[in-house]
Amino acid sequence: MCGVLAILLASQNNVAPELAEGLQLLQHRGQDACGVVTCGPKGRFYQCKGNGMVRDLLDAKSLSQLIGGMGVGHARYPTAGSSAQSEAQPFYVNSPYGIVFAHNGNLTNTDHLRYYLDHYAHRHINTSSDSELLLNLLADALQKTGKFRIDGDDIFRAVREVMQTTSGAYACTAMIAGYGIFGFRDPHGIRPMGWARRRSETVDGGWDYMMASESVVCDALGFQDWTDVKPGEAIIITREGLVTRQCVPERTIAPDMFEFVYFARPDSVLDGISVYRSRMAMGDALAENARKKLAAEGIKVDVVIPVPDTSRVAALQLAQNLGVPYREGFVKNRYVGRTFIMPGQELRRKNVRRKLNAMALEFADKTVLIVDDSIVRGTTSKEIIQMARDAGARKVIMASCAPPIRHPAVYGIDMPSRKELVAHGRTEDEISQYIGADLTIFQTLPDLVQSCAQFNPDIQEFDCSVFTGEYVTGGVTEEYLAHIEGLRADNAKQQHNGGHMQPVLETQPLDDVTGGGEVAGGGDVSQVVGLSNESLQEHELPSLVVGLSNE
Ligand SMILES: O=P(O)(O)OC[C@H]1O[C@H](OP(=O)(O)OP(=O)(O)O)[C@H](O)[C@@H]1O
Ligand SMILES: NC(=O)CC[C@H](N)C(=O)O
Ligand SMILES: [Mg+2]
Repeated sequence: MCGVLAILLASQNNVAPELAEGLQLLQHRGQDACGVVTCGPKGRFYQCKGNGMVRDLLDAKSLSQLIGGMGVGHARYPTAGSSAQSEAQPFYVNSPYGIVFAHNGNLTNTDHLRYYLDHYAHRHINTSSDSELLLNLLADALQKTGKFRIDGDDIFRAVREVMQTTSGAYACTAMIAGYGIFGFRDPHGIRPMGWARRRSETVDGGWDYMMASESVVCDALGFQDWTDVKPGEAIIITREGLVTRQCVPERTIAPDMFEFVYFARPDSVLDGISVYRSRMAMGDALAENARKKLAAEGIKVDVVIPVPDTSRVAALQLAQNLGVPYREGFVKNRYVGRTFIMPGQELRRKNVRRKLNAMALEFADKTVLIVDDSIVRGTTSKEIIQMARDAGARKVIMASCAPPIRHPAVYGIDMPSRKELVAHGRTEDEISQYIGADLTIFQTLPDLVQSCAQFNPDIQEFDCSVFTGEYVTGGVTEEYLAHIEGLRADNAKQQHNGGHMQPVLETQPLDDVTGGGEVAGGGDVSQVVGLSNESLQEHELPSLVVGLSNE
């Protein structure tokens, strides 16, 4: 669940510091790697990327070397390929025109795409990242224009071709040397993205534009008029302004429910739904369920305790509804990041202990109701329930704002293995037993959906595949699930990452200057070649089309 970002300033001032600031605000979406690429005078790209957190990698010295008024940024949580430095984003291809690319999401037909790029497009793919495939498909589609200079129509057509050939989830930002930035979102809108603008401080009447995974970036950097990119829509931003186009017919919008449950920041608004309000509603709905279950079991709760950070909003609401005191019984070490998105079970387990400390005075001799947003592998709940007992709790009741997660995620959350999911093949009582609780109370799926849907009547469907096993894009077969399980289960990843194989071309983390010396994409309107009448048919890949019509 990476974070993507792109900014184009009306002026030629360096945009890198703002990109780094924006990425800090998206850090919760990916802690493994990050990067920024800017485009300076003469269409030259400047990049700084690699493994690590934004504040460590993008320091003042690195930022001072990233020149130019437009750029793309990325914060990575790997869901395909490995955690290798070479898979840090944004990615770059020099041909055609010089393209830089950042992707949030996960593709589900990568084998087909890899085959096509190898056998038909003759493009060398240097990593096992699905995002590198996506970039090369885009580059291939642009290459087919055969033009010296491209224009907006060419980009829209290329994006359309990409949408017709890929399956899965993607929200992407990109940049073409000397031309501008652009972005697009998959036809179901599974991953979030929007754009915003602000008046330029230095160019009279000019606008600065940005695109980002979450609206929180827009608030913090002083941008306004946040607008969600529609499913299947692309937007292009140049110094001439912003244009949008629906590239393929909009499918039913089905944003990923897990964004609201866990991933997104509460102060973001995704597809018109305040994440904060949706989490409050989750707490309200869970309170009703909890009231009934506790009454049925004859349990009187003394205190409600959240698992910091994400569950706080819902837990407070739940406590108020139950009329039970809310107490911060677990203190979080602010220097430890999110544990769920850390690679490897041992690391995750150790970090729960490093991150959370139980205060005995809130647990001793009490019946505690601990609230978390979700129970996925059960790593957090197992540890904190033990901590609560060690701190003297008489009874420990666990409550989850999400229903049991029994199915693998394929659209950008790294939980591809059923075996790793605590709820897979277990009843609610068995889950409770496994995590060591006296009772575990789950949200129902209808209540969860209603907690979000009530805030935007236009969205009635969410991607709830991890709860239901129904995948909105289709094409996610048993065979595919077994395949990704083999590739990405914790033990398999250790093997892939453990070899420390270096790719042929390793990217430089700092001060890496790439790109040509000339303005490649556009800028000079007189160089824009007129639209050709070639039909999309010529670009069609019959064996790869995944179900979108060519209209
Ligand atoms: O059952 P598990 O596999 O442990 O996963 C679920 C837990 O992981 C997440 O916390 P995380 O520490 O990542 O982030 P947070 O600080 O935002 O709550 C989530 O909020 C749950 O607490
Ligand atoms: N979490 C994401 O969005 C990951 C993007 C891409 N699949 C990668 O692994 O780099
Ligand atoms: Mg948590």
